[in-house]
Amino acid sequence: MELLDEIMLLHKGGKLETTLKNPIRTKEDLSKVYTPGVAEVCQAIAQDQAQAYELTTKKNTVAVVSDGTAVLGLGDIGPRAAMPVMEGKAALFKQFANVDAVPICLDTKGTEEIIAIVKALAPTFGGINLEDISSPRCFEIEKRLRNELDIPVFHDDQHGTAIVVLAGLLNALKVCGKEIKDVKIVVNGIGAAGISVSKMLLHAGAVNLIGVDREGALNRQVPYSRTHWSEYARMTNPNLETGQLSDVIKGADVFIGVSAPDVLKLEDVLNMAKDPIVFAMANPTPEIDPAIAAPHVRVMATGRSDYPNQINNVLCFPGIFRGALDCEATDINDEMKLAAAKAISSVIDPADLHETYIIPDAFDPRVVERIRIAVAEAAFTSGAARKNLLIGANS
Ligand SMILES: NC(=O)C1=CN([C@@H]2O[C@H](COP(=O)(O)OP(=O)(O)OC[C@H]3O[C@@H](n4cnc5c(N)ncnc54)[C@H](O)[C@@H]3O)[C@@H](O)[C@H]2O)C=CC1
Ligand SMILES: CC(=O)C(=O)O
Ligand SMILES: [Mg+2]
Repeated sequence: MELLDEIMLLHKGGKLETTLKNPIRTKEDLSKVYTPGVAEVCQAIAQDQAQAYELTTKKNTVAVVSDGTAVLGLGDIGPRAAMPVMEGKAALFKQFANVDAVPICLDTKGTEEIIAIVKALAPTFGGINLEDISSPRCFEIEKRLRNELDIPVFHDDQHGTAIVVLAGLLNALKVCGKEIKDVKIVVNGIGAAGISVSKMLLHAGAVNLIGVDREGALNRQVPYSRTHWSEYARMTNPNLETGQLSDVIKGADVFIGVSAPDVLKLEDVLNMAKDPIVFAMANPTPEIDPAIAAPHVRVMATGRSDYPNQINNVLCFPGIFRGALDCEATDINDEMKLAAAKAISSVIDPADLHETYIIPDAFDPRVVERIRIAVAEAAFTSGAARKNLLIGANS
């Protein structure tokens, strides 16, 4: 009860406020920051739109946009109830990467309406972080906004999660002496996070990867009404395995859960291959209680802050936007995502790799800095940067 009281108190009045870079103390100050002085600045931007990056908060500000439909693992709890998570994301942007972020919760689930609203908001921001928008609408919303806007649009639950999973898995496999091309991977929960995680692991060399959702293993021989599942089934499950999680988990080297609480049983873990790796990432309650699973697995990770090996997109989104904003990127593309994953795993010296240290801590200052540099470089070489961060020149 005491902890609950403390948490409620921390949220009283929200977690954010606006502060000023320069104090406004006198009439003279007022005439500079506001009318008439500000008019000169407006005119400069009206004549050269690129000046918005120099003369407004655009350069350092990201919108965190949600419709409240897939909030953590809590489901469709609506825009008001989603706000504490979005304020939290904004707080983490500031804390870890000095990015200013504005939480925006929309009272609509309409794909077209969300696209139109975000497009209308875009001039204010240097980037858009989409958060906790349920699948499959999140795919269309992100795709359209990426195509139609000239600033980065990044669905954190898809790509932030995938980047951190890849970083953690590469290190966990090293600990176990296994290679990604040889292992059997089961991904449970084929929604926003599960699809993006799977695509990234396939891209990194995974072959025997099987996706499982409520109805069991996804298999290309089954016709799905959800087109994103048909596409997914074509890319995965090369041996056409069938059945529920408890069937396909047999002999698996890796379990990745981005689904729901307590769906992985101890018996399932005991049926996995030697030296199993379990990433139980559903929030706030993982797919299996780490206290139950940890004694029986080689590497145990969750999405939570209160256990070792936190596989959570907080390791990615502050740094990837820091890099993208610093080079005034037009997009966050695949090259930048892969660079971010490699940057995160590189923070851990191979000599320090250990079962309970496969992923750096969110508070490790090297994380954001390494991602920033790697992402800005990848943006420049792939043509997504307006500025070359390393020499400060226009591209
Ligand atoms: N640790 C991390 O960094 C992250 C964790 N997550 C967690 O992953 C979960 C899913 O998030 P999203 O992909 O954004 O949601 P989503 O709503 O897009 O997808 C969830 C998927 O899980 C499936 N599912 C639900 N119950 C299931 C069960 N018992 N067995 C198999 N599949 C089941 C749903 O049918 C759906 O396809 C949430 O718990 C979320 O907190 C998501 C993003 C990041
Ligand atoms: C961590 C996160 O973004 C989620 O659970 O939705
Ligand atoms: Mg999320």
